[in-house]
Amino acid sequence: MYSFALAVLLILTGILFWRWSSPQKKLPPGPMPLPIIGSLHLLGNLPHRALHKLSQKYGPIMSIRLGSIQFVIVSSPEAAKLFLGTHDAVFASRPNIEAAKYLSYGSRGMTFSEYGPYWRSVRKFCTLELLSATKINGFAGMRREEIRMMVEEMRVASMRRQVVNLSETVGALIEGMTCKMIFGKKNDERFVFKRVVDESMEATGAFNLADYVPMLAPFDFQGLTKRFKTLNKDIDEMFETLISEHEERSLISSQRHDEMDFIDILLSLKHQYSNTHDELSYTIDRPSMKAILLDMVAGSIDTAKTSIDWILAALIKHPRVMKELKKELRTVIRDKRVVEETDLAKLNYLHMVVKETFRLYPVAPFMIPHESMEDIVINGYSIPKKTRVLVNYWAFGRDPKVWSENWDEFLPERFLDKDIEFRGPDCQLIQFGTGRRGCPGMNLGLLNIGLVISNMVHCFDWELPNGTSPTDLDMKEKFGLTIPRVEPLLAIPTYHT
Ligand code: HEM
Repeated sequence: MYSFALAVLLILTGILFWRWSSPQKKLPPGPMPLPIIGSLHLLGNLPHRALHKLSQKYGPIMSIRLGSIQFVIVSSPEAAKLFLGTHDAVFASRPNIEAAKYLSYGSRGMTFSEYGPYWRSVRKFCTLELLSATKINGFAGMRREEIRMMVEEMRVASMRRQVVNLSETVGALIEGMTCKMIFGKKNDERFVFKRVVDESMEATGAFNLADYVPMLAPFDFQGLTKRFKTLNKDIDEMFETLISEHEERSLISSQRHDEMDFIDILLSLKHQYSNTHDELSYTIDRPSMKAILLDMVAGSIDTAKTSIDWILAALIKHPRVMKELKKELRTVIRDKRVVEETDLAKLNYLHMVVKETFRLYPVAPFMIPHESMEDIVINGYSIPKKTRVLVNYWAFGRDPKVWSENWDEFLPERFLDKDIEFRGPDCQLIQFGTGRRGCPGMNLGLLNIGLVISNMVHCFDWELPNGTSPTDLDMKEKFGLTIPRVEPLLAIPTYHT
């Protein structure tokens, strides 16, 4: 008995001595945390702004403890280059967050799964089979038809001098195009698709205490776990019905590859991969399939509709830029009624408008959190394994060292003759992330955005209701997974005859 107690005492003394004598690890600078809550009290309602302000005091690589979790906040392109470029392999994992546990079938989608063979095979599968250029081009006819119907709806509104809720119209258009691509149909009145998707995005973006103080998770003080479980049930029922219908249909008739929606592809490849690729066989079981479908829905809708809303608002607020874009469209499109996908590559000014909007009004303020997989020293700072990394992309566009003193002006011409691309090596414009976890849907996202904006601008003039001056258009944002404008965008269209 005595010898056991002595052994325990010796071990404890050894641990204490080792901890005391080991050199202090130097974390990046940051605010002093309070007990239990860490620095949560500093975040406020708009954490991207609060963290930007703190980074101006502590630097672009800042350490902050939120609850009991150690974070590093990356706030400049130069710092991002280190984390998402040079040391990307170390930071390519994701933390295990509560929302993913419940909504993403235990992190079985691509977005929230930890770095490793499973994530690699899901990612490879999605980029090759769902999001390849050939597959995306296969839906061009569907997109043309959806755009044509939207233009017709706006033309009728124009004849009636009707005020259009552009945020809603664009939201419905993007939802429609996404549902057709993924499920093969839209407006299925059996499902409350919009409610379920909106609520899932909102619940995932909500501040969840359990993610910061994990020991509080079982108490579910905010009722979020209960909400996640209900939402998961609704989503699961909806996906089950859709998948079963696709399975039944595939038994009756075989489909041409170019007519397949994402569920068809997942089903057809499920068998193919199970038979031929051992590594992939486990990736496309039923729960993984549903998690991948949810990734595609969540990745496509909110991002595109929020981007388009900001771009249209920025154009209406800056009539000079709107005029320049119209001029380009007239020159390139001439007397064609509708802008086609094949025209987009010729619209240089449009590309600069999109870039400038993403710089000043990012759709997503942060990348999805990354997590380090091992201890690492960066710029002399020790960053322990399992540190969460938040890249505050919102701060990048506000760095005068990168964009000069006029960073707060909306000026698409700043990209003229500059080699600044999305995912460029200097990380100035990483609205889609970069490196291993960069967005696999970037080309599809940019295509949808370009198509909607070019047609909205080419076919109509837009005027704010009640004589509101463009300069008075409110550009305040609200915080979530994406940061949409607070107010919906209302405007009156005038059709170009
Ligand atoms: C305007 C449109 C879009 C924007 C701004 C956007 C932005 C982003 C960002 C910032 C990330 C995180 C990068 C990181 O953590 O380093 C991301 C990841 C992701 N996006 Fe997108 N995205 C868009 C469109 C899409 C589309 C259309 C899809 C799919 C159909 C998609 C699917 C995904 C997925 C699955 C991931 C997770 C990748 C991984 O963890 O490996 N996104 N996106």
